[in-house]
Amino acid sequence: MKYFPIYLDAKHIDAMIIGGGEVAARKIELLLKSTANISVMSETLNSSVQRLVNEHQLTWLKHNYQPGHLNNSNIVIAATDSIEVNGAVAAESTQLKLLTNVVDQPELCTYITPAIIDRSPIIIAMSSSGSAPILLRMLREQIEKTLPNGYGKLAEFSFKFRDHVKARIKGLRDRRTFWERTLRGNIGQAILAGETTLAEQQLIASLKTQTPPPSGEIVFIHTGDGNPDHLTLYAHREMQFADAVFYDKEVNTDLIEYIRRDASKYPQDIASNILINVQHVLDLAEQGEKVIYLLSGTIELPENKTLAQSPIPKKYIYSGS
Ligand SMILES: C[C@@]1(CC(=O)O)c2cc3[nH]c(cc4nc(cc5[nH]c(cc(n2)[C@H]1CCC(=O)O)[C@@](C)(CC(=O)O)[C@@H]5CCC(=O)O)C(CC(=O)O)=C4CCC(=O)O)c(CCC(=O)O)c3CC(=O)O
Ligand SMILES: NC(=O)C1=CN([C@@H]2O[C@H](COP(=O)(O)OP(=O)(O)OC[C@H]3O[C@@H](n4cnc5c(N)ncnc54)[C@H](O)[C@@H]3O)[C@@H](O)[C@H]2O)C=CC1
Repeated sequence: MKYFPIYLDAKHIDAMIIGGGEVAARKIELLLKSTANISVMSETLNSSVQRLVNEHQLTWLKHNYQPGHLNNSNIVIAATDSIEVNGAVAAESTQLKLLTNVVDQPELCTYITPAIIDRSPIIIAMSSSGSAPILLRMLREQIEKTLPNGYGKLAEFSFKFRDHVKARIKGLRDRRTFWERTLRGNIGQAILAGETTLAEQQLIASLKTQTPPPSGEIVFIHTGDGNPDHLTLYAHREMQFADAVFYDKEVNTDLIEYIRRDASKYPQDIASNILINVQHVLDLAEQGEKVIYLLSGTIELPENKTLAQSPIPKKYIYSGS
C-alpha cells in the first residue's frame, strides 16, 4: 500500500484552506461533515465558499497566501488556481510536518482524500491510491447503491447493547456467533426496516434464553479455476464466517484473502483430490468451528467413510468457472 488509511478524530482537526473557488468549496463541504474548525485564506471567495463561511462561521483570512499562518493548523489544503502558490503552500506545510493536500498535484500531497460512504457510525473510505479518482467515484456510487441506508443503525444498535451482551455471554467466540446470528437474522432485518423497538425486545428475549453453543460445520468449496473474481456470492459469504480454513498447495492462495481474517489457517501438503485431512477437520467442527476446506478444480472428493458417517453438517459448493 502506498497510502496508509486512518480515521482522524474530528475534534482535533484544525484545517486551513488556501483558495476560495470551486475546489475549495468541495473540500470545505467534505470537512464540514465532521468539523467546522476551518479557516479559509483567500482575498476573494466565490459565492459557494462565501455562503459556507457565513453559514458555519468559518474563519476567513481576507488576504492571499502569505507564509507564517499555518502554525495553528494540522491539515492544510492548497486549492488555488496557481501552481506556484500551491507549491509554496505545500513547501511550508510539509516543512511543518502538517497533513498537506494539493489539488491536482498528488506528488505534493502528504495525504489524499478518499471517496466516502457515510452510514454513520459506519464510514467507508476508499482510495485508488491517486491512480483513478473518477473510477473511484464510480465504484463508490456502485457500492452505495447496494448498501442499505439504515446500515449505520445496525452499528448503533450493537453499540447500545454491547456491554449488556458482554456481561451475559462470556466467551469471545460465543459472542461473535451471537452477534453474527443477531445481525444477520430477524433482529437485523427489523433494525434495517426501522423497527428498532421490536428489535430491542427480540434481543432482550434472545439473551434470556440460553444461547446454545455454536454448532460446527464443514464447507467444502471447489474453487474451479481459482480466480477470486469467479467466486460465487454464496461461497464468498461462507468464507467470511470461517473459523478455520484448510487448503492444499494447488489452491490459489489469493483466495485466502477472502477468508475471515481471524480464521486459523491450515495449509496442506497433499492435493485434496488424493487425500483430505478428515480427522483434523472433524475435530475442529466438533468443537463448534465452522471449517472451510478449499479444493482446487472441480474434482470429486476421495471417498471417506469417517466423513460420511459423521453427523456434522456438511456443505459442498462449486465456485469459480
Ligand atoms: C490524488 C487526489 C488528490 C485529492 O484531491 O485528495 C485527486 C486528484 C485529482 N482529481 C482529479 C479530478 C477529479 N476528481 C474528482 C473527484 C474526486 N477526487 C477525489 C480524490 C482525489 N483526487 C485524490 C485521489 C484519491 C484516490 O485516488 O484515492 C475524491 C475521491 C475525493 C474528493 O476530492 O472529495 C472525489 C470523488 C468523491 C466521490 O464522488 O466519491 C472529480 C469529479 C468527478 O469524478 O465527478 C474530478 C474531475 C473534475 C473535472 O475535471 O471535472 C484530477 C484531475 C484528473 C484529470 O484531469 O485527468 C486529479 C489530479 C490527478 O489525478 O493528477
Ligand atoms: N473545478 C474542479 O472541479 C477542478 C479543478 N481543478 C483545478 O484546481 C484548481 C482550482 O480550481 P477551482 O477551485 O475551480 O478554481 P477557481 O478559479 O474557482 O478558484 C481559484 C481560487 O484561488 C484563489 N487564489 C488565487 N491565487 C491565490 C493566492 N495567491 N492565495 C490565496 N488564494 C488564491 C482565488 O481567489 C480563487 O478563489 C485549478 O488549478 C483547476 O484547474 C482540478 C480538478 C477539478
